Amino acid sequence: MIKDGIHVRFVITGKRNTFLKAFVYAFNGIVHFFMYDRNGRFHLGAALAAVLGGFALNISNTEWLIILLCTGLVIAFEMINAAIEKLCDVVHREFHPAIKIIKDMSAGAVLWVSIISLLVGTFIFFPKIIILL
Ligand SMILES: Nc1ncnc2c1ncn2[C@@H]1O[C@H](COP(=O)(O)OP(=O)(O)OP(=O)(O)O)[C@@H](O)[C@H]1O
Repeated sequence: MIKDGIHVRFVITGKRNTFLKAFVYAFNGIVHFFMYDRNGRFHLGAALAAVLGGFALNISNTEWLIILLCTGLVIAFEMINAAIEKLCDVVHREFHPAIKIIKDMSAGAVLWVSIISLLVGTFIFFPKIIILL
């Protein structure tokens, strides 16, 4: 593990194990997202809250599958959105109408899955919370 003052990353040396290297690079991306991206930390918190809610409200196996799928989708979309934003900032830092559309659409994709996931979560959790009240 390397800490270069800004980022933490895992390295693997040698020319072999390209599959393992690809896995480590991808793992670095996940670590970077959850450690340094504000939205990444927010979505991780939301996913943990959903999992805790699942345990607390004793949801069924099918409901677990749906909740895990939704939280996984939202986090993956946000990760891709963060990567697209970074790429845009490298390609064109100054204002550009095309960059605006790209960033807005990318953020829109996250908002889209987030709203659907929120609806799904409400359908699953709300009736169980009402029964408890
Ligand atoms: N280079 C640019 N050209 C045109 N519009 C831009 C540009 N950079 C940002 N924008 C506009 O500003 C909005 C916010 O961009 P920004 O990169 O700050 O994303 P953000 O959602 O604030 O990201 P973060 O997750 O870093 O807070 C974009 O959705 C886009 O509409």
